[in-house]
Amino acid sequence: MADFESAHHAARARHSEPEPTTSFNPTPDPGARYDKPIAAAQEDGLPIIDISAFLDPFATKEARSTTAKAINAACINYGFFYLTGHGIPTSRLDEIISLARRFFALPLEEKNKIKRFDAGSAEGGDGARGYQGLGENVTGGLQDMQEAIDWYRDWPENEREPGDGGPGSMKSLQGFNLWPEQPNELKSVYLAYAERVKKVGEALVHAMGIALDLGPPTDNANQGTEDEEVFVRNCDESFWVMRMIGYPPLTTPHMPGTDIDQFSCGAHTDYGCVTLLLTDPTPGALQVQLKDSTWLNADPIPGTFVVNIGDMIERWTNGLWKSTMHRVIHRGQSYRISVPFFYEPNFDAEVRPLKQCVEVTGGTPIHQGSTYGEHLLTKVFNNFYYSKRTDW
Ligand SMILES: N=C(N)NCCCC[C@H](N)C(=O)O
Ligand SMILES: O=C(O)CCC(=O)C(=O)O
Ligand SMILES: [Fe+2]
Repeated sequence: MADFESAHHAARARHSEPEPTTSFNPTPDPGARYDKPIAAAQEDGLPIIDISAFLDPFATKEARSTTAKAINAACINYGFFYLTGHGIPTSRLDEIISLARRFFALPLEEKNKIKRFDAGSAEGGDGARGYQGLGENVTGGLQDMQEAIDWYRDWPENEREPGDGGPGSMKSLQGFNLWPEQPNELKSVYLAYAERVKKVGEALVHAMGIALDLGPPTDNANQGTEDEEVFVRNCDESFWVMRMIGYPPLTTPHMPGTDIDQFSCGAHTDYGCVTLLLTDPTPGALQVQLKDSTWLNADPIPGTFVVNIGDMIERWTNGLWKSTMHRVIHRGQSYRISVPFFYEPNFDAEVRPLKQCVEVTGGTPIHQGSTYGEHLLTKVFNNFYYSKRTDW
């Protein structure tokens, strides 16, 4: 592929054409809306939610109901909140960040030993898993100034489709995870971490079902209605993603009113249920778009996760809860690390608006429904810069 700078400019030129939009999950339009004032999360009050009542089997109904109400308000107003009470020790979180930092500091040659390859390529990649160098990730047609590794839930070998597939085909994502040799403890620490965070994700979607007041499982009599365990059921084989990201300082950071338009991660929504984001202490990098379209800095609070909901929760709730647009502009001088864990539905989960949510949002479904896997494949295919693509 072309080096980062020239590839970046090619992507930018293409961007002068308007982006296609749909009513559901519109493609972000960099260039518009970005010149609004930016507030700080703490002043504006991104809520802080304690999830411990849903991790403690002996918690009272009242304690859970208080948490559920707070989640409902946060999801209606922001689609974003800070999460405490998750039970993962701060020392464990710090270790996750420092192992990532050590990996990204390695020579490129070492990092490329676990490189991501396109599905159907001669190298036999699955188009998704592995190391992605600077300029390889694309958001809204622009290259993101970041490097990363993605790991996904295992795809059992005996369930892989035969043949070569190709980018966007069902063969995509059906590969195996690639783990770096160095730091040598990274794999075991990250796998143990994934198990812990997954349980927090499970507790969160359980709480969300209760927050929507869908009723207990025995009430599931009328056609099309669902009960409070709908998310738990559809995530019991969660096709989760763990992503480790390194952000060098931007050389020409996005500047409203000029054509300088470099992002660490362009504006996007996440794809599934809930993202549990762990970052280093760098402030002023992650920004969340508010309902009035202004941007809010969601600076890290030590020991907490920044949580946001994804497209599948928006679809299930018929837009009552929004998968909120967010972006990263890292103007500081440090090398920033973040490790999002995406707790998602099962790959084959059928996701369509819940009848109860359609009713409270005016009666019209925002989407006819599809599987989470179909949504994910479309997203992943559009996330990478393909040097051989000629259609852009
Ligand atoms: N699974 C998730 N959310 N991964 C991170 C998404 C980063 C934005 C992506 N390039 C996009 O354009 O969607
Ligand atoms: O690095 C961050 O703060 C956010 C990254 C993000 O939004 C993503 O990878 O989906
Ligand atoms: Fe995101």
